[in-house]
Order: sequence, then structure tokens, then C-alpha cells
Amino acid sequence: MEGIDHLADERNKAEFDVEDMKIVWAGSRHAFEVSDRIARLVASDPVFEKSNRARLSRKELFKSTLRKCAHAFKRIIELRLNEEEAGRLRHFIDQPAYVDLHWGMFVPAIKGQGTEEQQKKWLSLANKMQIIGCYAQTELGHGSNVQGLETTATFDPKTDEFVIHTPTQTASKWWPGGLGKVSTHAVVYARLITNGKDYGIHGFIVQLRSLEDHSPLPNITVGDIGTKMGNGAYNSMDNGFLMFDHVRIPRDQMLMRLSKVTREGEYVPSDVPKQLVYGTMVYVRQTIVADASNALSRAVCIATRYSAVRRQFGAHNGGIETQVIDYKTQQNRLFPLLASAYAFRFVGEWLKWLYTDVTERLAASDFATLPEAHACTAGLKSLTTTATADGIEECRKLCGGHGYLWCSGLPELFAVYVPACTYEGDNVVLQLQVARFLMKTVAQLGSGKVPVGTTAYMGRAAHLLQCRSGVQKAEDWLNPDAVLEAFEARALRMAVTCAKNLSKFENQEQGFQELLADLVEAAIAHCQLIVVSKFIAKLEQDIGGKGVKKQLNNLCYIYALYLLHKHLGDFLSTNCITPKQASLANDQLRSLYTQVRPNAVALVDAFNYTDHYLNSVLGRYDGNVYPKLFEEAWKDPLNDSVVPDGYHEYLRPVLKQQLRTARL
Ligand SMILES: CCCCCCCC/C=C\CCC/C=C/C(=O)SCCNC(=O)CCNC(=O)[C@H](O)C(C)(C)COP(=O)(O)OP(=O)(O)OC[C@H]1O[C@@H](n2cnc3c(N)ncnc32)[C@H](O)[C@@H]1OP(=O)(O)O
Ligand SMILES: Cc1cc2nc3c(=O)[nH]c(=O)nc-3n(C[C@H](O)[C@H](O)[C@H](O)COP(=O)(O)OP(=O)(O)OC[C@H]3O[C@@H](n4cnc5c(N)ncnc54)[C@H](O)[C@@H]3O)c2cc1C
Repeated sequence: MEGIDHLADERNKAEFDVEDMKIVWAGSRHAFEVSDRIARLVASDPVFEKSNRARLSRKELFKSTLRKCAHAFKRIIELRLNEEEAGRLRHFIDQPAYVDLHWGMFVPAIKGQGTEEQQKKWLSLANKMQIIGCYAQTELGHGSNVQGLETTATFDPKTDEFVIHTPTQTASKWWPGGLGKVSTHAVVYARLITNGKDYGIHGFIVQLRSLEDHSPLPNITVGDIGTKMGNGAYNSMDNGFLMFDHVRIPRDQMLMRLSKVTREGEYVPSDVPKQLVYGTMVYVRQTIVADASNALSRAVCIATRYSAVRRQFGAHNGGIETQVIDYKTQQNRLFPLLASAYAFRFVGEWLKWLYTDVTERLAASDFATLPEAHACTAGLKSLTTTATADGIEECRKLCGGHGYLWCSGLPELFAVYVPACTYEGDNVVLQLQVARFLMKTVAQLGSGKVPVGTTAYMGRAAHLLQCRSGVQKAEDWLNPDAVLEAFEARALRMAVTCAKNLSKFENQEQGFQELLADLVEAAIAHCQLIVVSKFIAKLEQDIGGKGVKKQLNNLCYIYALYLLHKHLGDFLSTNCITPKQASLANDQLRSLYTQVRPNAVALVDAFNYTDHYLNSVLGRYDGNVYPKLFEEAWKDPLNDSVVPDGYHEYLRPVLKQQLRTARL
């Protein structure tokens, strides 16, 4: 059956041009060509083989990760890959590794917080990987509460040095990726103390290991924090612990772009907002949003192809059974995830634009949009990672029993992805940041300050607080204004209700703590509005290609109406829609599922994933699932011998009843 495309019928049904959709998914023809070329390069290189990852011991997995990273670096140099191509190469190698933190956080932290001189010195080393760095912020006792970090950096004017110290066990750095076994350097976040005064958290470049023999430098204790969830999965990463015993570094290793300490030990505060010290987190949260669509689309691609291959029930007189993708229940679980993958793609594109815009403004000393950029990156990171992690698990269930096999690709994908709900800010803690931003915006309504950007809708409070949806028939739910109005009214009404409830408390902070759960829900409603509105905005762009826009339109309204259905309680209790309108939305949703059904396989083909990248027997491009499941089963070490190890010691005595006591 090798060489036969078992999904050919599905592909023939498609009503749009897949090649054109591939360009839309990639973002541009250029981006598509780069991704396509690099994905094939990785897939054809035996060093990047990954099908046996789960069977490796932690040590073997880690060593093979080091090998892959070194080989990737060699190929980048040999092929003279540019930054974009190198990034795609690391992406398609698809193995969490120290390089993610080196390129993803260490380098950006120096770029964002280092002076020009510091950038020149440290980036020239980091860019050539003559030093390897990590981002050491979280401590054993403090992760979310950055202000609560305990590590100290005390200035010693006698020697012009900072003394980096871990005063307690809870102050030990704990979690930084790449720290455990690899990094030679770290950007360490510590409390800056000079002239006996604590000036709060600042970043410092600290060398951890010898560049000669890799041993830890004196007074530094460093190691790996231990095995994490899942076989293979995130265990290729050396998340580490780190303790300093009065380690001295030169004063000029404090990242001084924002604030400084002079030779005399005087603290010179920054003339820009102090929150810019959190800038690396804003950057990474933005990349995590862009990455959510990769992970979700991968799971959806596997579940969609397999749902088209898999048949259950419905056979009459020995005929073939029904493809499980034809069951409305399967569609109701799968198609909203397909739509979410596209929605997150487009909101990720938009967030990248927002981040670039705020960065340019900051460079021109315009800080006005920083709070919004923080709220958007925090809220969308939280929203998209939660939905993606849940979505991957749903895809596993959509694949029935075979989804639970490691070779489905889904267990490992879930185990690698799920910590995204925690790292770079716990998802609840991040939504609370959005809630604070919303409460401030609501408080300013009526003050003459006009809300802008993603909160511009709040400026139409007079209308949105009292409007009733005009939807009268199912098709009305395909009207962008109707959908936007319902989402805007719901988000605003939830925020305003929270603000009203807050105002009943004398102590605002106490009130905030009391209302945390409602505030998170209001923040989620606001973030969902952002995603829906950016999908609708995408449809307003000039999108070419046969039938492409129609498909995107269907997916956009599936995303919106599915959310409406899922959060019906919000929409009904805030009187944004009536039960009748909710029922019409459901009718429309079912109709959209029917329209997407013949296009489903082509819509996941548009992700252009190689079989290597998917690493899934169930998600194979050719749909040749069953023989390949057998092949994988035969490869399992338990099948190396017909009679298992341990038979003579532990099975035979049981079977032969040699373990029976005399009494029995
Ligand atoms: C394409 C491929 C891409 C792949 C993508 C993968 C990349 C890497 C992959 C994987 C590796 C994972 C690596 C993980 C790394 C980490 O986890 S690093 C550690 C991350 N840690 C956190 O995120 C901690 C979370 N906590 C915080 O961010 C903050 O402490 C806080 C919760 C925001 C609270 O801050 P604070 O204590 O200061 O308290 P507040 O009083 O609430 O805030 C003060 C004001 O500051 C504003 N604020 C807060 N944060 C920011 C920010 N980041 N930017 C701008 N402004 C900020 C806040 O709104 C307050 O403002 P106000 O005074 O006006 O109200
Ligand atoms: C795989 C992985 C990689 C990581 N990589 C790095 C790295 O490279 N560098 C680095 O510095 N760190 C890293 N981290 C650490 C990560 O950033 C933190 O774990 C994260 O910020 C969450 O903090 P925490 O662990 O302290 O959670 P906690 O804050 O202890 O959260 C525990 C619970 O308390 C709740 N909670 C906490 N505060 C509040 C509040 N104010 N209101 C309501 N609820 C609250 C949370 O919602 C959560 O349910 C990594 C973590 C993981 C899992």
C-alpha cells in the first residue's frame, strides 16, 4: 500500500486552492518558500531523526540534543543561512534545547537592556556562540512575583564590583532552561543594593562556567533540576538550579541601558518607565503567541487526517463504515480547533506588528502604548497557550485509543507544550494583569480620556451597555458587525460589572483580591474579542487565490460562534443576546461545519507540514495509518524478544504455581 494516497478522495473534494492557502498561512510567499525549503532540509538530514526520542534515556536524549544543536550550527555556517532561515531550522528540528533560551531570551535581554557598548561586547560573542547564555530570573521560592526575588547584587565601591549572592535556599535560581548543564553565562535578575539601599530587580551578566573546561566557576553551584513530564518531550532541555556564594562581577556587567550605578556607587534611575526591565518577557510572550498556532495546527493536522482515515459504524450489508470525521460530534470538537489554529495565526501576526510598533515608539521615547502592549502580550499569551494545550489534548481524544500511543505524536506534543501555560508567566497571573489594565481603562471612561487601540470599543460604552443584538435569522450571524457588537458588549459589560463590584469595597486592593475569579473571566472576554476582531480584520485584507477567502470566512465565524456557544452564560447573563439568538448561532455553526467538511483535509494540508515535522503515524500525509502502526509496534524494545526478560524469574514461577504457600 506504500505510495498510495489514502486521502486522495478528501483532497479532490477541496473547493479552494491549497497552494494559495499555504501562502496565507505562512504570511507571505517569501516566508512560505523559506519554511518549505528549510523543513525539507531538516527532514532529509539523518542527524535530525527524532522518531526514537521516547526510547532514549535522559542522558542519551540530552547528548543527542547537543549533537543536533552542534550539527545545526555547522549547517547554518556551511549554508550561510540568515537569521530567518536559522530560526526556521531550529523550529523544524523540533527539539527543546539550550539554544532556544540563548537565542530566545539571553540575546534579546542584552539587546533590550544592555548599553550600546555592552551589546557590542556581549552580542559579538553570543552571536558566534563563543558564549552560551540563559535567562535566570525565577527562583525556588519566587516565580510569578518578580518583585519578591531574593538574589542580591550588592555594589562594592572598593573594587568597583557587584557581589552576587544567594542568601537563602528559596533564593536559588530554579528553572532557567539551558542553565543546568550548558550555559557558560546567564542574565541573572537580582536586587540591586548600593549604599545600603535596595533599588529592586535589575539584570546582570554573570559568567557561570569556565570557557576552557566547562567546570563551574568558584563559588557557583549549578545543576539540572530533574526529569520533567513525559517521555522525551521537554527532557531534552537542561532546566537548572544555581546558587551564588558572594560571586564578584565587574560593575559594567550590570545591564545599564535603563538605569545605572556610577563608579562611586550612586544609583542613577532610568528616565524611562522602570517596567522596561520586564521587556524581554513582553518580547517572548509575543513569540509564544505566534508559536501557539504552530503547536495547535500540528495537533489539528494529525486529528483531521486521522478522522478522515478512521471509520466506525454505519456499514450496511458489508459496506464500508462511516468516516469518523462525518460525525457531527467529531466536527463540533475538531473544526473549532481548526478555526482556532487559523485565528491564532492571524492574531500572532497582528501582535508581532504591535510589538514592532511599540518598540519603535519606545526608541522615540513615546511610552504611551506600553501598558497596552503589556496587556495584549500577557493576555494573548495566556489565552492562546491555554486553548492550545487543551486543544492538543482534545485532538488526542479525537484520535481514540491510537491517539494515546506515543507514535501518534500527540502525547509528546502535549508534554512539550503544556508548560507554556506556566512559563513566561502563569496564565492566571497574566490575565490578572489584563484585568488591572481593564479596570484602569473603565475607571477613566467619562474622564475625557478616549480609549484607543484594543480598548477603543470601550469608548462606545453608551451604546454597548444598552444595545440588543439585531440578529433575526441564522445567516445574520455571518455579519461581522453583529458578531463584533455581541463580543464587544459582552466584554464591556463584564468589565463594567467588575468595576462596579470593586467600587463597593473601601479598599480597592482588597476588593480586587475578592473578585479575582470574575476579573479573570472579564479579561478572557476582552482577549477573545481581540482574537475575533483581528480575524475579521484579516478578512478585510486583499486575500487572493481560488476559494481561499471563502474558507477563511467560514473558519472565522466558526471560531466566533463556537466561542459564543461555549461562553453562552456570559452572553445571556449580560443580556447581549437572547436564547433565541443563541439557538440561531448554533444553527449557523452547524451549517458552517457542513461547509468546512469537504475542505478539512486540504485546510490542514495548507500548513505544509512534512511527515518528519509531524512525527505522527496517525497524521501521515498519505493516510497509510494501519501498516505503519504495526511497523512502529514491532520497533518497540519489548518486541525484541518473543519471551520477555524476566520470564524465568517472575512469570514462570507464577504460572507454575511455584510461589504458592504450603497452606494453599
Ligand atoms: C517562533 C518560535 C518561537 C518559540 C517561542 C518560544 C520561546 C522560548 C521557548 C521556551 C522557553 C520558555 C522559557 C521560559 C522562560 C521564563 O519563564 S522566564 C521567567 C518568566 N517569568 C514571568 O513571566 C514572571 C511573571 N510575573 C511578572 O511578569 C510580574 O511580576 C507581574 C505578574 C506582571 C507583576 O509585576 P509587579 O510585581 O511589578 O507588579 P505590578 O505592580 O502588578 O506591576 C507594576 C506595573 O508594571 C506593569 N507591568 C508589569 N509587567 C510589565 C511588562 N512586562 N511590561 C510593561 N509593564 C509591565 C504593570 O502593568 C503595572 O503597571 P501600573 O503600575 O501602571 O499598573
Ligand atoms: C518548562 C519551564 C521552563 C521555564 N524556563 C524558565 C527560564 O528559562 N527562566 C526563568 O527564569 N524561569 C523559567 N521558568 C519558570 C517560570 O517562569 C515560572 O514557573 C512561572 O513564571 C510561574 O511561576 P511559579 O512557578 O512561581 O508559579 P506560582 O506563582 O507559584 O503559581 C502557583 C499557583 O499560584 C497561582 N498564583 C500565583 N500568584 C497568584 C496571584 N497573584 N493571584 C492569583 N493566583 C496566583 C497561580 O495561578 C498558580 O495556580 C520555566 C518554567 C517551566 C515550567
